[in-house]
Amino acid sequence: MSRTLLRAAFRTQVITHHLLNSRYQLTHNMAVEIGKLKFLGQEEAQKIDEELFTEYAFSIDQLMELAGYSSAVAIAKCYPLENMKKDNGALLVCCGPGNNGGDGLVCARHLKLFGYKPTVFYPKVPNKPLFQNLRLQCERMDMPFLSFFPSEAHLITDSYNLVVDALFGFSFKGPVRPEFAPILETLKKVETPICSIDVPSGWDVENGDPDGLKPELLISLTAPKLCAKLFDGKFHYLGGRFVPRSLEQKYELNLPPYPSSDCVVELKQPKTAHLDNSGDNN
Ligand SMILES: NC(=O)C1=CN([C@@H]2O[C@H](COP(=O)(O)OP(=O)(O)OC[C@H]3O[C@@H](n4cnc5c(N)ncnc54)[C@H](OP(=O)(O)O)[C@@H]3O)[C@@H](O)[C@H]2O)[C@@H](O)CC1
Ligand SMILES: [K+]
Repeated sequence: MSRTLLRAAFRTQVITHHLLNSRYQLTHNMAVEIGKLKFLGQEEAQKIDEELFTEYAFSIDQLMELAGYSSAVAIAKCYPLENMKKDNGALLVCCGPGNNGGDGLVCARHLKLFGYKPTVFYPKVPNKPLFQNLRLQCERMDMPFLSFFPSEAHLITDSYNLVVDALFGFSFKGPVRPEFAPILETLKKVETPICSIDVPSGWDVENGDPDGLKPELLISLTAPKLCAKLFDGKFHYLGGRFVPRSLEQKYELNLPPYPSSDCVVELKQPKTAHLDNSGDNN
């Protein structure tokens, strides 16, 4: 090919790439009404998760790191270290046996780097390198691990400024099994604020649980799950800023724009008194 033809081909490529990128920026700079944000059913959340790993070739470690990091950032925004009275920022991070628990371990690691003092409760460690490594990272960063969960809620209330709930996420199917039931029962009585990652643990992912945990902060990842319509705590954040535009469009997620380079955005969705399972928030 002659030099002129090569130059022309290169310019065409550059122009096409600029067009692709500007379409991307336009979408993200447009103000999307929070009221249009899609709330996901359990199956849809699992399908999107699966597609991120297959079609979009992400690894679980990558997305978990971003999910856990966003959770830590949202917590730090809502509960600044300097306002914490107990033991200079003592927190309890409760981690479950699935990926939600992995998010919790990543979140604990970042909170430690932000200057908080997380203690981890991780009663059921899966036999997979991902989780073993995440646990080891926390241990090597001098994070204490609770060997048992106290049944007296006041012990937790007195010792920690916050509890991070990373027990169950969008794959939870109730009722909670006996090994985790006493933990959730105790957490319901704890008076320090609870921050739930993705789903308040023990809630039905679509229908919630009126008698369940009452978190003060919910950090929805990728997009809120249907049960988040029933969340009436103080703060609701969206995190997991890793969704490619084509996936967002395919599932009509209508994600709100994230501010500048932030990894989380606060959601101020209108409160709805009832649940319709259509995914519309109107
Ligand atoms: N795309 C995204 O947004 C990303 C999402 N990410 C995160 O992944 C989370 C989803 O993770 P997940 O699919 O691993 O399941 P999760 O909800 O942690 O729990 C499953 C575990 O709980 C157990 N279990 C279930 N029911 C139970 C019961 N009744 N009583 C007791 N146990 C029960 C179940 O046990 P099993 O039934 O398998 O024996 C299994 O061990 C999602 O919410 C988000 O936080 C990020 O990491 C990456 C990007
Ligand atoms: K959770």
